Amino acid sequence: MKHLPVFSSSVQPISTQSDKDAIDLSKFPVERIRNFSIIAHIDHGKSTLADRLLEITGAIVTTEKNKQVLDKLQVERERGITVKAQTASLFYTHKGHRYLLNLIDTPGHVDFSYEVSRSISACQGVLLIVDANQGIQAQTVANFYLAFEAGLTIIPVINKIDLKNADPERVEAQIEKVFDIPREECIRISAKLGTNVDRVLQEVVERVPDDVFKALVFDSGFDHYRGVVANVAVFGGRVRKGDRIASAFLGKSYEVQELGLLRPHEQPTDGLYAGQVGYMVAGMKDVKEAQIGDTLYHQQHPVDALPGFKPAKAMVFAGMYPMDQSEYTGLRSAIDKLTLNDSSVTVQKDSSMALGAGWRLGFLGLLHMEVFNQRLEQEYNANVVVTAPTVPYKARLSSARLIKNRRATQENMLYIDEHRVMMKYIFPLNEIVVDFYDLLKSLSSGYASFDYENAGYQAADLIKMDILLNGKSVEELTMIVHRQRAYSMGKAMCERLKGSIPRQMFEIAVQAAIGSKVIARETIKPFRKNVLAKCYGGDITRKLKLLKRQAEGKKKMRRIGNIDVPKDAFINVLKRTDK
Ligand SMILES: Nc1nc2c(ncn2[C@@H]2O[C@H](COP(=O)(O)OP(=O)(O)OP(=O)(O)O)[C@@H](O)[C@H]2O)c(=O)[nH]1
Repeated sequence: MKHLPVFSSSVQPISTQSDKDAIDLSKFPVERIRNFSIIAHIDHGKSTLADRLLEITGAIVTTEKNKQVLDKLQVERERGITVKAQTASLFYTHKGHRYLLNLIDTPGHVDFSYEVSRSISACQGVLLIVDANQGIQAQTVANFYLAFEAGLTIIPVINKIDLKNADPERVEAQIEKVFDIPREECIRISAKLGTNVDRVLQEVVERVPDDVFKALVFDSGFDHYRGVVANVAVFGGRVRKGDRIASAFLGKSYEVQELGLLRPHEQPTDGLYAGQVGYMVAGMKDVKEAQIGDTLYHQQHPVDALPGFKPAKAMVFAGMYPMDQSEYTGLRSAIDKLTLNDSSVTVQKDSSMALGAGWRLGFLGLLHMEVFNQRLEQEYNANVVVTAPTVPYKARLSSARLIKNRRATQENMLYIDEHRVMMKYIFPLNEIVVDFYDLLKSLSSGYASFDYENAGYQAADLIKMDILLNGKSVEELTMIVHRQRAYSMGKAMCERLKGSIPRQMFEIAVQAAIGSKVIARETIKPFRKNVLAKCYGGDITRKLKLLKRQAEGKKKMRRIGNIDVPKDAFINVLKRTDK
């Protein structure tokens, strides 16, 4: 166990209890409640600050193992990013009053801004973290406006002041210029070293206002034993175990069976009070009964529904199919469970000649899609074939008018300071969805950042390009491309496919075609891998083992015609640039 980096004298951590013990709030009389969220551009230090806040309020003890405790999902720890918003309740004493501070950690990547807006609606204030070296970035601006439009108290926090190149004065000037927040309101901290972090808690207590009553469902998940677990923010009054509640959306009523706080693990309590954020189990069998954005109230005291959430709009679509059709039911139940946990994913049944029965799923971005796929594999052991991601189009057939090609058009430009500029463009979504972010990062040596929102449909000169394997069209790789890009993209896709499909016993022609016209071609030479070559005269068990391994390798392939295509090939061919 390490020593805590900072320990505020005003903090009285509650005595250690096992996570599942109920907290008796009468022993820790909370006088006031503050709900706040941490928002920032990716990597500016939200999770690190959240860890420090948990430590100094005694909710966790620092160890190497529990670094970034709010990042619970395996995919979050592996990628070092936050994907789902998480919640923790902190107890804090300030000027003789006991406060309950409900902290909601949020993801920073653009694909997950839906989680940010949900978290924000459960709060009265936000900590807007800005890196003292990088200054204001794209998601700093986007997240600021989410909080600003929701009318929340915004406390700017300049993080990483310990860095050699930190320039807090410059960042404060940016904040004053871009957000119109006086520079004196900024708090300078180092979340890593713990410097000034206790002042952040004091400012939350002093600047974030108290709130009123009603419960908003802002997240929900499914537990095999207890059914639906809804995360709720109580906007007023209180709810206790045994109460009969109703939901505004479906009008159904339920008895509250269990409720409690998230510290960050579930800790049952007798009740949830105005301003608290916690979890609730009320005998709901289907997560659709705990609609995100719904309002819960006491059955005998109906209230006006709270304003819900802007529904998430899927921007990227891909087909998902079981590796083997016998796994269809298992995969369907895995997708169902995962979408219960991430309601921003849309699901429609689909089927394909080559891949059989499956689904067409809609995601907020490519990273969101990869994370969903990775969660299916890691958390549900699913074997999935993912087809090429596409974006939605509106097509007008037999049009008599040729439409002028439209690329990015600049909307406006704002100088944040003498070194930084914020530019707004209208882009075809297809141009930015796959690798634009990576390319932008590498061209600007990591300095440029980007955020996007849907600007609607616009006319463009688009054509359909097919990819053929030995003359057979792979419909999952059929793409709609801009006419001017067709040749270069067709060529690149054929080259990539050639690199992704292992040699087989016969020659394979990989072609890109527009209608009947072939515009690019690569050839994969035949090859026979004799896995037994190494075993000449060897014993039979070793031979069987090698054949079994070869068969398992084949399982990871998808058969198109008589050609085995590895499932990764579908995503690999779409990455247009090398990292
Ligand atoms: N030097 C220094 N590094 C910091 C500080 N705070 C955070 N970092 C580092 O910055 C990196 C990103 O920190 P995180 O806390 O993961 O950032 P985040 O904003 O939560 O990232 P996402 O959850 O992915 O949006 C990590 O390597 C941290 O160790 C700080 O005060 N000083």
